[in-house]
This record gives sequence, structure tokens and C-alpha cells, in this order.
Amino acid sequence: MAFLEIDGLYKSFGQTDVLKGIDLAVEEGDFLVLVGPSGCGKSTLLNTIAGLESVTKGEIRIAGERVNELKPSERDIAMVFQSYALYPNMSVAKNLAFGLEMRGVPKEERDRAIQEVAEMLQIEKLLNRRPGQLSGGQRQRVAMGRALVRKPQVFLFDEPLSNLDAKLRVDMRMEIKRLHASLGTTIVYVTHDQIEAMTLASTIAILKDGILQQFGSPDEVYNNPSNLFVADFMGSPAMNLVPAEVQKQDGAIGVALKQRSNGALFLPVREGVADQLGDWVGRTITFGIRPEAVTDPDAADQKEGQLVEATCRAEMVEPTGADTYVVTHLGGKEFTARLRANSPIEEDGHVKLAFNMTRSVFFDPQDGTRIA
Ligand SMILES: Nc1ncnc2c1ncn2[C@@H]1O[C@H](COP(=O)(O)OP(=O)(O)OP(=O)(O)O)[C@@H](O)[C@H]1O
Repeated sequence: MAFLEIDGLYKSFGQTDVLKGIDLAVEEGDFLVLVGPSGCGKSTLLNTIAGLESVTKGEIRIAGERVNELKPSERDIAMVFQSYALYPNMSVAKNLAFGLEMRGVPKEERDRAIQEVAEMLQIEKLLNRRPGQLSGGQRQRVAMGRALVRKPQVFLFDEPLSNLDAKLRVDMRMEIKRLHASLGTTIVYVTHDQIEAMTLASTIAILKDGILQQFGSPDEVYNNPSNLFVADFMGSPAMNLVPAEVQKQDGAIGVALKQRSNGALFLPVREGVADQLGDWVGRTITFGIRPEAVTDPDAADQKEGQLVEATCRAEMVEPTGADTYVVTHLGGKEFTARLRANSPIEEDGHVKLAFNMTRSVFFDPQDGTRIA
């Protein structure tokens, strides 16, 4: 029995079906991130777990107990909202204490809990201020503190970092990760930011139009996407996903990617994939490979793979400091390779690339299902 279980969950608002049969289960101490584009139903799912929205059909269980009929206050959860939802007229200390006071926790115990949490979040010096006298990052800490003092069974976070600037987001992200590591409490966290999802999650649930697309570890969803949507959604810069014709050349099955100038680049597929692509010879599929799997032929992380080398035209070169992104044109689309910072690019703009076919994926272009 998992700690948090969601079985066949449906949620409709009037005629609008928002969640369409969600099944998932996480263990105690897991960090589950719900990710997906705007409007896919992430917040609605979180709100049903919190008890802020009723369930149309299906069941939610926490620690084996059905919670569908329980009020939010009876579920032993604490939620942190994007808007922080602090009481503007109360000091930080009072904001932290309020929930405990409502539950009748004695003053001494309250003070101890507040002190502990304030230290943990480094907000001891702010306890007498009001929310209006705090920066965005400090408000966010207080909002987290208010959830932490309650020591709930589950924390729910709804896009807690989206009002912060880029640098602060990264800092707070690390802080949340550290807190989770030290507290070990189960977390369900909503974001539309796939980098946040990758860095925080022990398990990721990717939603689209109220349907779960994939449920797995960050490594699984990144390296083994179950469909075209997940492949495209996860990763920045995005996976290269281009049309390619499956061909048989000299007995080898491979994909042919149209080049801008001269014909097509033929990439034989990795071992074990040829069988799955057999039925597709002569037809077009969607070929996917991440930019970091198209790189310098002698790059260290390429050693393990089945490499196919080719010379391509660098149409755009983007040095980022740590790496250099080279954009070429394959399959009629822009195609990005990630090279070392100092990789040689020939004077006529050509560059030698190694395609690590061990890391390639193949999709049905009609319905986006994974072929291999
Ligand atoms: N109370 C409501 N009544 C009617 N429709 C609603 C209600 N709440 C949400 N919806 C609709 O449900 C869909 C999912 O909304 P939800 O807020 O869960 O999406 P989300 O994935 O969290 O999006 P975002 O990232 O933009 O916050 C949207 O189309 C939204 O308009």
C-alpha cells in the first residue's frame, strides 16, 4: 500500500471535464511533482488532494485512509500557495502561530515550534515584521514556515516560486530540496516549469488535458519518454524531434533525415530497434534525440553509445560559456547539437557531429505514441 494513492480520479466543473481518470501512487517521503502546460489540471488535482475541491469520481487515500469526505482541516496536510496567502495585518510570528492557535496548541509549544521553523528558514530576524515589510523571497519563506510549523503528513505546494525572480527561484528551489531531505515529509508540488520538476522530484507526473501522460522518476521521463508530448515538454533546450523516413540501406535499418542542400543523412538505428522499425520502412516517423546526444565525436559521455558521425552545416553558433550550441537543419527543421565550449568549427561553417543513437527515440507522427 502506497502512502498517497489516487484511483480513477475524475473532476468536472459543470460540463467541463478537467481530470479524466488519474491513477497514481507515491510512497511516504516521496517528492511528487505535477507538471504540465497551463490549464492541464495540475492545480485542480492538488486542490482535490487538499480537499479544496470535491471529487466527481474516484478515490484519494492518505496513509490508507479514504479522505474524499474529509474537510481540508481533517486531512493532516499543509498547503503553500503561489500567492503566499499571508495575513497582512499580523506579524510574521503571528502568521506562523495562527494555524497552531486555531488548533488549540498551547503557547509554549507554539513558541518552540515557531522558533525551530524560523531558524530552519533563517527568518528569526523577521518575526516582528508584517508581510508588507518583506521581500518576495522572505514572504515565500514565511509561507513555507506556516506550513512547516504544523508538521503535517503531506505538504502541498502550488507553484510556490513563480512570483520570484530567476536567481531567487534557483536559491529557493535548493532550499526546498534541502528541507525535504532533512524532514523527509511527503510533498506534492505543482509547477509548469520542467526544470523545477527535474531538479526537485523523486517522481514526476506529467499531465496534459487532464490525462496523465507519464509517471516516473526524472531519469525515466527524460531519457525514456512514453510519448511525443513528454519528449517535447521535458528538457531545455528541447529534444530534437524531426520527420525522418525509415529506410533499409546495405541491409541496415535506419532513418534518413533530409538535409538542406544535398539529399539526406542516413543514421542506422541502434541494436534492438531495427525490429520495431521493420514495419515502418518507406514511411515517415518522428525521430527524437536530445541536443547533448549530438555532440563532439570524442566527448567523454559519448564513449558508451553507438555513434554515427556526420558533417553538418552550422547555421547558428550559440556559445553559452560552458557549452556551445550549434543549430543546423535536418528533416526540414532546426536541429540543435551541444558541443564543448571550444569545439572546432571549420571556416566554411561545417562541423563534425556524432549522433549517439543509443539515446535516440522514435514516435508515430500521427498519434505521438512511442515506437521504439
Ligand atoms: N472552479 C472552476 N470552474 C470551472 N472551470 C475551472 C475551475 N477551476 C479550474 N477550471 C478549469 O480547469 C482547467 C484546469 O485548471 P487548473 O487550474 O487545474 O490548471 P493548471 O494546470 O493548474 O493551470 P495553470 O498552470 O495555468 O495554473 C482549466 O481549463 C480551468 O479553466
